[in-house]
Amino acid sequence: MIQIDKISKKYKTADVFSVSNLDLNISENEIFGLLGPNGAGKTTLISILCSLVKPTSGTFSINGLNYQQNKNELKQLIGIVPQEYALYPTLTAFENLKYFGSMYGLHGKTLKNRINQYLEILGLSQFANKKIDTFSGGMKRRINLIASILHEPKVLFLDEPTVGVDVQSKNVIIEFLQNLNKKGTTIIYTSHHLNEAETFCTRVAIIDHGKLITKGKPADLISNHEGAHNLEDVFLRLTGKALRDHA
Ligand SMILES: Nc1ncnc2c1ncn2[C@@H]1O[C@H](COP(=O)(O)OP(=O)(O)OP(=O)(O)O)[C@@H](O)[C@H]1O
Repeated sequence: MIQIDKISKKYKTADVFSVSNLDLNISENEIFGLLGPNGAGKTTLISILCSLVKPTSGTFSINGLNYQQNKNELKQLIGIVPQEYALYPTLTAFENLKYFGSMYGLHGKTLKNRINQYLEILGLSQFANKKIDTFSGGMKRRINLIASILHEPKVLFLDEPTVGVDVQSKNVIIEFLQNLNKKGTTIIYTSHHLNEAETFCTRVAIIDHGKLITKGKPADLISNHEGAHNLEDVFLRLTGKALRDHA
């Protein structure tokens, strides 16, 4: 489904590579977790796969479509839930979603029905006509999520979709994503919530300093590391306990 072939990225202003010679294959219908400490290169890798950032070298394809030769087809195939809210604060939830849906060529009844359907599933119907700047963090995250899937993409990329939300919102988001996956959407997501990733993901990759450290099913990674009780134990063992502060 997704074939990543020796992808590297060095930003113009950076001294080191943010992603380095990374190979990865993700199969159709997986829920794949990209894990790693702050600055590991997760957002950079996702941004490359969404064609928002150009790799310095290497190549990738999604569903057999090469990123250089099939830009427009790829755009329709994927959905992106960015880390930052990409919403207009002074527009209502419905107006925001109408705008994002129209960017993917949706309009009229189809668009209206899809917006209402997803607002309902994510528990936001009664807030459809309220302005986004009155919404809590968890509500904004859910609107952000709807905005990215109105065109019903085959592949959905999410950058920390459950950061800063309460447990209730988190559960609704995870359950929603599991249902999307059951209906055939391949999911690639980044997270620092290792407990969440352990149960949510079919496979994970741990990356650090732009390099792939390991990959596999959470249960296999845990059983392959003697004394590890959970994914966090594996993660700390492979990436160390040192803080990753930089300015
Ligand atoms: N636009 C940019 N210009 C220069 N350097 C960048 C840029 N974006 C990211 N970097 C650097 O690339 C490295 C990887 O950053 P990235 O945001 O991909 O990591 P991450 O794993 O997503 O981190 P976090 O968990 O903190 O979101 C970091 O050292 C970061 O400072």
